[in-house]
Amino acid sequence: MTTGLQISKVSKYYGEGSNRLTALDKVSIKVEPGEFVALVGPSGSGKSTFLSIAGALLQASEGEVRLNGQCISEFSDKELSRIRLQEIGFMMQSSNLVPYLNVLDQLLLVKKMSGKMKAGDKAFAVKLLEELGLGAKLASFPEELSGGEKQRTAIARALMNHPNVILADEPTASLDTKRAHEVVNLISQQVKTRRIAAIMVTHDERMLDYCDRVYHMEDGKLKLAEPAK
Ligand SMILES: Nc1ncnc2c1ncn2[C@@H]1O[C@H](COP(=O)(O)OP(=O)(O)OP(=O)(O)O)[C@@H](O)[C@H]1O
Repeated sequence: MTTGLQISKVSKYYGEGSNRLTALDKVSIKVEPGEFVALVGPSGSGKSTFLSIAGALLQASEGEVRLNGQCISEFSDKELSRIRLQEIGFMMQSSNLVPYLNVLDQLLLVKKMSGKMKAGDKAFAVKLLEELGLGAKLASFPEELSGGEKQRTAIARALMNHPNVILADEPTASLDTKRAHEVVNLISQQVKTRRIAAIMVTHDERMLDYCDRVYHMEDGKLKLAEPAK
């Protein structure tokens, strides 16, 4: 069985006829469990469209997306929402925490949304938060956290459902250099220990050292970037 994330010849068109815009042009990529891949490219090159398709938020116009062996390209909306909840961890530019929930409850909410809570869920959430250096912040609310702590809470939340895939859209955008390194280092460690396939969109060149491969997106085409000499 194919595991991780496999995208084959995916194209995405917006609009129709003479207004048709090719946002993605036959994009192929394979990310194995435990691999951390970076995606860079200019504004408007198709990065967000790509992440949305990889994350089952948007359907491709052509091509195939396989996630942990399942071909999700032809799934119904209901099946796609199950895949999003059970298989994928999202991390966004801002941490998108719920303002009125404390740190621990941010993680438990994920479980509540995907069905019912099971024995052990709370202990797992506490363990994750402790691993990410937030053991003393379980009862804190987002407004009481620093930018780095908010992003680390978002990482823990993305790991709560044991995802097979992590998709991170500029997770360091709101952080200073030191915090940015901490956060990406943590994502990288988690990807390796938990054997998750991860893709991170970033504008930040300094974060590329943490990644196994760097891809460049331009005009909807994806290319493997040359390794730095
Ligand atoms: N819903 C949409 N309808 C029509 N065109 C769209 C839509 N979403 C994106 N586009 C167009 O598709 C192209 C790719 O956009 P996309 O947002 O994927 O780029 P990006 O690389 O993520 O850009 P940025 O770095 O600025 O976020 C752009 O030309 C954009 O204008």
